[in-house]
Amino acid sequence: MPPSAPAPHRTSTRPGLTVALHLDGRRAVVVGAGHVGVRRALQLAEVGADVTLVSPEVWPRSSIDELLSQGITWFAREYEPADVEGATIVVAATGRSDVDAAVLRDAAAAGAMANHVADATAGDFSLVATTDLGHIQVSVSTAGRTPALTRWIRDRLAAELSDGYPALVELFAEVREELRAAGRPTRHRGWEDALSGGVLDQVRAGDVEGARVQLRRHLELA
Ligand SMILES: C[C@@]1(CC(=O)O)c2cc3[nH]c(cc4nc(cc5[nH]c(cc(n2)[C@H]1CCC(=O)O)[C@@](C)(CC(=O)O)[C@@H]5CCC(=O)O)C(CC(=O)O)=C4CCC(=O)O)c(CCC(=O)O)c3CC(=O)O
Ligand SMILES: NC(=O)C1=CN([C@@H]2O[C@H](COP(=O)(O)OP(=O)(O)OC[C@H]3O[C@@H](n4cnc5c(N)ncnc54)[C@H](O)[C@@H]3O)[C@@H](O)[C@H]2O)C=CC1
Repeated sequence: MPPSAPAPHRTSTRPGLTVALHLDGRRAVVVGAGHVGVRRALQLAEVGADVTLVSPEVWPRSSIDELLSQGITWFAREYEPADVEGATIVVAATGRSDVDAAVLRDAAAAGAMANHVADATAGDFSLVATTDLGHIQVSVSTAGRTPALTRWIRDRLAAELSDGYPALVELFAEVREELRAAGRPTRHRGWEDALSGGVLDQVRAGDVEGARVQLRRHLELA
């Protein structure tokens, strides 16, 4: 292959391992600031990463204020290989295959994990659709095959789970602490028995105390 046509970084069609990355204070570099690059920069800033955006233009222009207010640094110029130095996470979002391939190659050389927003089979990770319902985080992926369906499935699951499950997480977590404080193992069939026995319906009906009584009984705490 001639040097002017950089080789693709890698090709993987495996679904990949879904994780929750803790990026507080980590350097993240997003290259390209169209609506996808802007979204990635904001997603990374939201989880506490130290985000630098490299792009001659930002689109839409109206997002500049939000980017700056989130502490994101914008370099209004074209990408240079040194931009990825010291990065933990790199995002290639220029829509220009030659530039995106160079960004991925440089990220690999710098030991950073890279995301290619236009190709789920390139780079080290892809984004999943997520929703945060209190302490329940739901992540959906179709491994890049149909983002529109990914988003729709996420919205349906979120609507279903928003009814009762956040309160159930709080209740179960509290009772789990009670088991621990009593020096008891937390592995117990009572969790499933309580769920089959209707604790979700009780919480949905507003009877959290009734659900607590039932759960504690199934776990032999009462
Ligand atoms: C590989 C990946 C990128 C990555 O890994 O970074 C990727 C790639 C591409 N997306 C495209 C299009 C669309 N993407 C969305 C939306 C989202 N896309 C997201 C993830 C991913 N998209 C990764 C795989 C995820 C998976 O497994 O499905 C979500 C879930 C998360 C996020 O990006 O934040 C976010 C929902 C955000 C939310 O609601 O929370 C919509 C719908 C909409 O915007 O309403 C459309 C139009 C409808 C359609 O195409 O289905 C195109 C074609 C572009 C073109 O042709 O111009 C490509 C490239 C290609 O396929 O070639
Ligand atoms: N992941 C997803 O959800 C989606 C991904 N896509 C894909 O994402 C890519 C980007 O889409 P958009 O944001 O709509 O593109 P866009 O064309 O609006 O934005 C690209 C940005 O990259 C910048 N850029 C161009 N050359 C550059 C260089 N050498 N150095 C630094 N920055 C440079 C441009 O100034 C522009 O701001 C496309 O390949 C598209 O197929 C599109 C829609 C959704």
